[in-house]
Amino acid sequence: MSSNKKKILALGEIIHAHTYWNSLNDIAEIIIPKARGRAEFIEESKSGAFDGVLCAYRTFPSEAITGRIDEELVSALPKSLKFLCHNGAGYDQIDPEACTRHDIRVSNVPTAVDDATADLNLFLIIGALRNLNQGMFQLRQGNWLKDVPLGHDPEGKILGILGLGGIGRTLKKRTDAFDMKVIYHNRRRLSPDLEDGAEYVSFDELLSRSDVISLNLPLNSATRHILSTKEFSKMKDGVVIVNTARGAVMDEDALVQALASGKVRSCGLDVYEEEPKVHPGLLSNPSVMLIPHMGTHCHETREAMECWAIDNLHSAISTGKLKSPIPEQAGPVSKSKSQRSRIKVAEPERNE
Ligand SMILES: O=CC(=O)O
Repeated sequence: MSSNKKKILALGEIIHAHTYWNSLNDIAEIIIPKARGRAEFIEESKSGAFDGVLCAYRTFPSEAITGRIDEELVSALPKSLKFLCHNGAGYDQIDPEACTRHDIRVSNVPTAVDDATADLNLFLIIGALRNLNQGMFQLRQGNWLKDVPLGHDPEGKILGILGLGGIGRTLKKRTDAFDMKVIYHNRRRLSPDLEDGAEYVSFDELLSRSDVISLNLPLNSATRHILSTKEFSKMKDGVVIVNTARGAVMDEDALVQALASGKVRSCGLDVYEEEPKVHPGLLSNPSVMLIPHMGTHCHETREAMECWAIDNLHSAISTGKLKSPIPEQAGPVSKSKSQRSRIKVAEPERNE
């Protein structure tokens, strides 16, 4: 007997929010692909195995099966697919323009990631300023404080936040407790209530005035390598850089050189250009605090993220609209290729 239930393609697992996920069974049939790699996935889709799916849920690790959600992949998916609900704030594994061309609406998970990521961001700022990596490393080698230089206090330092979105603003609240002076740059200035006392500056001014630069902007074609050799040369000598956004917003080779020259004194990184590979020049540098992409690596946050993505599935099925469409598709969406020129700094994550 044929069912009237909608179909959801599950690209990746639910790990925490099982009860909420199971609530989808009342309204939808869940299809789980058998493929273990991209070629198999495309073949499976072309065989008709996913025909009729209205929505897809996806996780970061599902990239190991599907690869990037790009024109080739989207073209192989059934035309019935109208909604792609990504579980994560950053959606650089998805080509929004390809999805728009194929009339697929994409959602991400803003807000739910803000606290956990800002907490880790703050830890990296303090760790990089205070040379905690050297101290911890030497202690485990049995060398109490050997070659551990004195650090610097955060109090009174200028923190430049590149991308004052949800995570950036949450970070600002935390650093206010450390009496840091916050300046920021976004493509457009925020309203005073969102600025919350942060000073809006140009991109170049942020580079030249900051003692600590925090990268909190999404990765896209406009922000890839937004910090490279030229930008490092405009910074203060001994600047500290922290990145919890995406590795590729910074040119890692240029960063390694800037660390070697002392232009960058230390840095705190949660993200890398070619995860899980880490640049050898970073691995070998004791001034660098390295974390393996743990911004949202917490039970509560991961569950909240899954629930948010499931909210998007529910909303798509019951109302035909997503709760948190990605900014590129938030307004009326034109299917023609975007003509937007390359801009200095893209919009940070939304913070609705
Ligand atoms: O990196 C984590 C996310 O984008 O949610």
